[in-house]
Amino acid sequence: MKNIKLAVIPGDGIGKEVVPASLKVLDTIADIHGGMKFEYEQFEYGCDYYLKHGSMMAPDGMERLGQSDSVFLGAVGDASKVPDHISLWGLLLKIRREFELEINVRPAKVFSGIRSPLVNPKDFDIMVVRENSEGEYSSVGGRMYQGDDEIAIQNNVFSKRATKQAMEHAFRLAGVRRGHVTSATKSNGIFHSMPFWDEVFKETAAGFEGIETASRHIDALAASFVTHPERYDVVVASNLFGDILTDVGAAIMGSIGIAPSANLNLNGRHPSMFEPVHGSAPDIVGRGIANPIGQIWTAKMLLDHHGEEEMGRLLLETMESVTADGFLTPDVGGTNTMDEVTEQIIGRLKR
Ligand SMILES: NC(=O)c1ccc[n+]([C@@H]2O[C@H](COP(=O)([O-])OP(=O)(O)OC[C@H]3O[C@@H](n4cnc5c(N)ncnc54)[C@H](O)[C@@H]3O)[C@@H](O)[C@H]2O)c1
Ligand SMILES: O=C(O)C[C@@H](O)C(=O)O
Ligand SMILES: [K+]
Ligand SMILES: [Mn+2]
Repeated sequence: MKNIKLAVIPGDGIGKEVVPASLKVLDTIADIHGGMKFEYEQFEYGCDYYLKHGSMMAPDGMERLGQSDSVFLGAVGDASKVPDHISLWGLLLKIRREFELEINVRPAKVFSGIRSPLVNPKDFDIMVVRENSEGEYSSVGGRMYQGDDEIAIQNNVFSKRATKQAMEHAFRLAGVRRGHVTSATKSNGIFHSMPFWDEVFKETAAGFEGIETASRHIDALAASFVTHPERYDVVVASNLFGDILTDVGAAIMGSIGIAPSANLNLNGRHPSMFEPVHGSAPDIVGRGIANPIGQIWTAKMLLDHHGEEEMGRLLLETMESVTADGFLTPDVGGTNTMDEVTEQIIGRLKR
């Protein structure tokens, strides 16, 4: 029996709704497989934990999460309780940093039965590789002076190692997809880091024969995701550019509620982490209408990561058959609840 130990962090808001729903789906997958079992350890880390304990996770939190095979996370953040930069840096970004989850892979594709807001979405299928450890998300900087004289300095950090690593990952992915990598740059306006980014991209490309490349400024690229998403195969982007681009990717799919992501550890020293692109959605929390597809598609990426591609494929196909038959939550124009969509997925998996 293959046993996969998952550290489960529902987190805040709708994370506490879509994560339990997804665990039921994972259990169904395990039953169908017959030779695989998921073992869950639940962690109540999040903003409520912060209000009680003064920190987003326990002092031994990282050590305990580190004993799992993968982390399965919902969403972090409730600004009514804890400022967003405190909650994110205390949990989500802390895990990304300390577990060296330096790559964040986020697909965006036409999803059966979910209407894209684009008039003509063609058949786009994009994989964004987001550098996940540095770039614009750096803790280097500070604030000084007060009142009208106050200044804030935020330094971007781009290392050749992490930049190249993200790009190499993108090229490897393109090699098993449609053979094209687009680099998201902004070397017209960002004077130091983006010309550096372009140089590393050229250097990396030289090591991958047969892969076509393009370089686009992030502003034009974001617009082009809306006008011509079918042009892109793999896109590699810095931390912030990748963050924004993947919300655009989610939007053109039809909802941020369906976009998944995999935060990958490449050196084998720590577990990887799987979480949807969306946040805690405080505006719809508690109403039972959160779209579970983002979290369940995230579970598909987790299955792939653990070598269960066949189960992963089955799960994605099943999700798409459910949405194609019109079982949709309100964010994608339907009237179904989260439970109804989840039950459809589980019921069809069992068949
Ligand atoms: N990775 C993460 O954990 C993560 C990601 C983004 C935002 N956040 C945090 O979440 C909080 C809210 O952030 P935000 O409002 O900018 O982004 P959000 O993704 O939570 O919500 C944006 C919009 O999308 C909708 N939405 C999101 N997920 C949905 C789903 N599954 N089904 C249906 N609709 C869904 C919301 O209702 C909202 O209208 C903040 O505290 C923020 O810091 C966390
Ligand atoms: O990385 C972030 O800024 C948090 C969230 O917006 C995300 O996309 O995971
Ligand atoms: K999330
Ligand atoms: Mn984001």
